[in-house]
Amino acid sequence: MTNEIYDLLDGGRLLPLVEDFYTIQGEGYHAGKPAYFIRLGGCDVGCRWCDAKFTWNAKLYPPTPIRDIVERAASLPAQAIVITGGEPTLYPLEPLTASLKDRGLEIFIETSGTNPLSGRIDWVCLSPKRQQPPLPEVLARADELKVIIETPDDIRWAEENASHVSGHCRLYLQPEWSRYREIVPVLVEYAKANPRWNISIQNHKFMHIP
Ligand SMILES: C[S@@+](CC[C@H](N)C(=O)[O-])C[C@H]1O[C@@H](n2cnc3c(N)ncnc32)[C@H](O)[C@@H]1O
Ligand SMILES: Nc1nc2[nH]cc(C(=O)O)c2c(=O)[nH]1
Ligand code: SF4
Ligand SMILES: [Mg+2]
Repeated sequence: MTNEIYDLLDGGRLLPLVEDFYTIQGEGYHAGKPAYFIRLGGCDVGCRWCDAKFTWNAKLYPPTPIRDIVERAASLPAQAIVITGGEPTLYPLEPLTASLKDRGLEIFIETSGTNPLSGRIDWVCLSPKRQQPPLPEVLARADELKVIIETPDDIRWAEENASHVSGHCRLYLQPEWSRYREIVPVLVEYAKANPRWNISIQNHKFMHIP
């Protein structure tokens, strides 16, 4: 992220918008709920298996006025908004979230927790990554911990994070998409033996929707 792009953001009134679309939340606690997705460009983590690599270079995406995004979202029957990326915590989210709350919308965020949270967020889905661990303050705020499991060893990383979240935080193990077949049986056995963990499947990929 270059300074020029930060300057262009005007305190969060402009954001590098990759795409926005109305779909069904596919993952985690709110899976199955219609939601308007706002996907921001730029990521400070860089996961090998990321299914949104096209977002990484924020410079490819135009600084977009948040009022345009909010107008589009509010013109639809959506009641919930998912702010994702890329890594949406790279940006000041006060203006966007305040404007969405003014329209009575519920706001969820998908984050790896590498930067402090900003703005008015009703539900925090934290998906921690080993190569850049989450901030303690985001672990404490998480409503949902959703750990991506690529190999059985990643379950230890999931447990390590679970030991730092609050008592109300829901716990999910989500198979890395390309390893689905091998990992699902491992997760089923683990969740049956450790029932505070639930399994999250990327439902939208089976439904062939965004
Ligand atoms: C693309 S990320 C964007 C938000 C944020 N950077 C994060 O990682 O939480 C959205 C969600 O997709 C998950 N994800 C990305 N690639 C995946 C894959 N190949 N298989 C399963 N989940 C994946 C991430 O862990 C995260 O929970
Ligand atoms: N339908 C749908 N649900 C999702 N939940 C989290 C997603 C994301 O990429 O952040 C996502 C996504 O890309 N599509
Ligand atoms: S942190 Fe999220 S957006 Fe960034 S590379 Fe990892 S999965 Fe992709
Ligand atoms: Mg996705």
